[in-house]
Amino acid sequence: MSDIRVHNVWMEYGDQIVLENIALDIASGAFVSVVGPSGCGKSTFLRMILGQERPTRGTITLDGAALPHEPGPDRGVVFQRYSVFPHLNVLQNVLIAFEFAESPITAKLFGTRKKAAVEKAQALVEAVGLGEHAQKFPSALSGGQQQRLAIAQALARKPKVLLLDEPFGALDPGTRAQMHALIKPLWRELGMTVIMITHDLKEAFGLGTRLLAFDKPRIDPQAPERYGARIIYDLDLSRDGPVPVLGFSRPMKAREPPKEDRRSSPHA
Ligand SMILES: Nc1ncnc2c1ncn2[C@@H]1O[C@H](COP(=O)(O)OP(=O)(O)OP(=O)(O)O)[C@@H](O)[C@H]1O
Repeated sequence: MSDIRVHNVWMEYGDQIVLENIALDIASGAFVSVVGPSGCGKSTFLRMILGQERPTRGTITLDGAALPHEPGPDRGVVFQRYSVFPHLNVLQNVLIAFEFAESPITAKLFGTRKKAAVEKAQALVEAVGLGEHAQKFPSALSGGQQQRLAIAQALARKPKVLLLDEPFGALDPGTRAQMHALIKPLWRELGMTVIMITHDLKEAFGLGTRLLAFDKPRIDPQAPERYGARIIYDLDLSRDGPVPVLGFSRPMKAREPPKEDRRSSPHA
């Protein structure tokens, strides 16, 4: 179970309101695609779920408990830029994730525990399609292979929630399609909740069971920092399967702001 509840969350950097009054529940096992214009606060939202940032107002809970204000093993993350250890080969990169999970202070295992961790790391390396490349260092991998490795590292800790920040943004269309074919069965098999930021609408609709579109519904040209982004569309993609990107088969429904929210921001 990994229900995420976001209660009236605001994020402000000084006078700049980035996100205003975000309220939503994400059911366990959902695959949520997040889209929106550049700079509207999508990564900020993801960093709050990860625990790297604290909302300035409001609360976020995971399975009913307040989210710890630091990243934890229950939340894995993959960024657009590869974040693997360059001095370790593929197998070692995944093995160290298992070692950190089981021995958080020293990241060292011995004897049968080490043997079991190596076997699990090998299986995960195979599962993401890197079996033939297990002894290679990241510098000898293609972009798609490095992202497969980053995904394997994130999965090693069996996160309840996998956060993906434009994970396939730097990949060519063919490799991107291969990554889609990788991530969807992994998500289904592991029963994780996935939240994925993307600028690719086809990817958002094709992978997600739910789509959240962030944008600023109000803009003050004299003070662009006065208003933040909200969720302006919240689409359930789960019932009818993927929706064609061109010519929506169902009307898109804009979110109504909650009643208590129909007021000016405190900076107005
Ligand atoms: N640590 C920070 N300090 C101050 N401002 C920040 C900080 N992090 C983000 N911002 C600002 O918050 C706003 C939202 O940034 P964010 O990276 O969340 O946007 P985004 O929607 O993910 O953009 P993109 O699609 O281009 O990646 C931007 O105006 C950015 O400058």
